[in-house]
Amino acid sequence: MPHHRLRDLAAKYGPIMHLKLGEVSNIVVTSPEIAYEVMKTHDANFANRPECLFAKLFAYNATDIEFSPCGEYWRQLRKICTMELLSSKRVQSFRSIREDEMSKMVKTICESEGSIVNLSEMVTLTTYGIMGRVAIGKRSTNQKVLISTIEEAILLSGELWVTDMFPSTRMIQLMRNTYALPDKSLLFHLQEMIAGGGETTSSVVVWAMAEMMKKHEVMEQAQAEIRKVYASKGYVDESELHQLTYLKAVIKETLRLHPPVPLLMPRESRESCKINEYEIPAKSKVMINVWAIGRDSKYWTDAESFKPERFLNTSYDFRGTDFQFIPFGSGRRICPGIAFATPNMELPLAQLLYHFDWKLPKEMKIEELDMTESIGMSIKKRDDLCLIPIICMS
Ligand code: HEM
Repeated sequence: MPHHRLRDLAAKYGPIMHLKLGEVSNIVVTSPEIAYEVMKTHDANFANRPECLFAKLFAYNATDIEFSPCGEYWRQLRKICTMELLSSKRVQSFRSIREDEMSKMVKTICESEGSIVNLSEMVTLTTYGIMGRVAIGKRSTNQKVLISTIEEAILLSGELWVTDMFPSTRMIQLMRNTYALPDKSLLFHLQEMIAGGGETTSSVVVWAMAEMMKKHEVMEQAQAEIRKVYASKGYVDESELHQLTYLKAVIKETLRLHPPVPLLMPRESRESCKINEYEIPAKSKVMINVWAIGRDSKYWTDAESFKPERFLNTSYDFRGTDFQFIPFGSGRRICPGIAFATPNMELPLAQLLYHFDWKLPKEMKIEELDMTESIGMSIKKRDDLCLIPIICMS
């Protein structure tokens, strides 16, 4: 887990470190103050993404929005994304798709009442169902194959690629050229939207449920709020989500402890600059350990505990201005999918908590509920969350 080891190193060497991996200088940031310097004060300078072989192979020669360098081409893509594909109006237009997929999920869970349900699989299939219908107009007919392919790619994205650490090696240059792919970037944009949106949001839903299983009083409070808000309607839809203040705090707390992209996506400096009295050379790769910042007791009371109420009377938000809490990044490369992600996290949680009470499988104790993370550029709970649903009659 690079973000765990980097936190240990930061505890010894400080919140800004220089780590040389092969030929490449990496700057590792582990404090909100220095994250602010990188993504606010020097935002333009650090808006590039470093070249990497993964992006060449999986992102059609880095022609996608996530990996493309910060130039005119990226600006165009970003504009299409923020003004067209992921705008609030567009996200709103997908409401019936989300509600439809979620009620199918609730129906399937109802059919398994009293027996063990693989909630991780259920939530992931539903989220990908939404992403598929939004991106290509229908659910993939081979949903499970699609998901396992994306999961394999995400696993690879978290690996240290020797080729990226020794970019000058001739053999590697040759390999890169061999792999230069034709422009299929449109295909990749769709794939990117399905993978980026599917993995991250379903990961948050599963972590939130796992944390609430460990802290039942939190689950009960969230259920009480949802059941009260939807009492007169008798079912959950998106129209009242804005009233679910406590559920929103649960989601924020989950993003603080389990940010799906723990080191953000790497940035690269265009020119040399000074940060915290240190000279940062041009073309340094920068990693920002938001996972460690979110668990730092210097900024959070009782930092390792799951306490959604810490977000109730604060104005802390994840839109990139509070640097203690930046699970979506910040600055010009901030995630453009926040508006899209929000109902995709709120609606399934509201559904799962409104319709069901949840129990651990009989022989399992709370302490045995494993919270180990998977490996990759984006991370999720490694072991599937398997629980028993009990239909709530009230
Ligand atoms: C909980 C959900 C999500 C989280 C935590 C998340 C997190 C992130 C992070 C940390 C970055 C890099 C930001 C930076 O470098 O400062 C990013 C970039 C991006 N995300 Fe998300 N994301 C989520 C959901 C989504 C969704 C639903 C979509 C689209 C449907 C999406 C599309 C993108 C794109 C296109 C980029 C690249 C932006 C660029 O490089 O200009 N994300 N995301």
